[in-house]
Amino acid sequence: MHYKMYDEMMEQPRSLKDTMEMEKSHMKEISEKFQEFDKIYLVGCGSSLSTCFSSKDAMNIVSNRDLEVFTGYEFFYHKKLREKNAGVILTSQSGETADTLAALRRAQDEGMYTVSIINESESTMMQESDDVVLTRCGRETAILGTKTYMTQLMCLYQTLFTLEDSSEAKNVLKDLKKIPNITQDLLKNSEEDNKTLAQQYADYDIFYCMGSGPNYGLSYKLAMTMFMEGALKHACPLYSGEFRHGLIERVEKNIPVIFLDADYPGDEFTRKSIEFSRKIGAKNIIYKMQDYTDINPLLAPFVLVVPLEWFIYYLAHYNNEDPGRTRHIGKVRY
Ligand SMILES: O=P(O)(O)OC[C@H]1O[C@](O)(CO)[C@@H](O)[C@@H]1O
Repeated sequence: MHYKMYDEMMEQPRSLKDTMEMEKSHMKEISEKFQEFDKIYLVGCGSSLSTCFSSKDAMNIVSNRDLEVFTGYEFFYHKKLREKNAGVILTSQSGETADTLAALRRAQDEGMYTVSIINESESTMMQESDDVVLTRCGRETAILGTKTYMTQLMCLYQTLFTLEDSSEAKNVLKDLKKIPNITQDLLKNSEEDNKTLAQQYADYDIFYCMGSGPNYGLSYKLAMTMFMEGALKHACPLYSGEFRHGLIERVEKNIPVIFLDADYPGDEFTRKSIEFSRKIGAKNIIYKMQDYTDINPLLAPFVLVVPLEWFIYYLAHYNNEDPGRTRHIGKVRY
């Protein structure tokens, strides 16, 4: 058993290093340009939307900047976009997703400056954006997104945190440089445990995924692309604080709930939910960033995604599915 996703996961450290090496000074120029905007829109779909959520929620912890996240068509149909003094960063690994392309064209119609973070140099978004950060991942076939997810997230963090002149932001950028090596270690060290875990959960059909701050974006990716597209399981993402406004009524004995924890202020609610679910007999699966590394907690999505990739990879495998294949997704197929 060896699926293409395996090779693509292994290419994550190299993709991160190559992209940083080739795009770092370009991203600095983009940050300088974005200093002139007092509103920044982040737009993407699926996995590429999740990187926007994580970056915005991480920035919200250290900055007062006005950032807003949209999925492609919500941006496209939004009546009241603030076009004056606004810049748009669009994320798309393919550079062809119809929704994101529509958002790009709408932004340009409104006279907004557009930068796309994409992985395909021949794509339409490459040609039509005002500027492009090209992630150097090589082609990605696994539909749920591994190396393009991480690399795109790195580019967003690098560009956005460079906007801030604070020690907190500098600390994030300093630790961001450690991510390629940490990823390398995690690929080695987190496989076995998550393989075993996946075997235990192979027959479960629904997974709730929750996190606070930047981990919400990862819980979104986990549910929407990793579980639903990769492992073909039902899943639902939520902010930890939302647990007691809905899931609290559905969590019951033997229901699997995945908690992402990085010790953020909002993880107060992650912990309360863990305790509640434990008492009720739910199957708590806890991924805590500090169990893996002690870098800046705002980088938790980079760290926690690797063990989760293994979990999903083997979950699909134990259900006789290829975690990288797609059934219905209507974007450019490779
Ligand atoms: O990043 P792209 O190429 O715009 O693709 C968006 C797509 O990403 C995915 O999350 C995973 O490929 C799909 O849900 C969605 O169609």
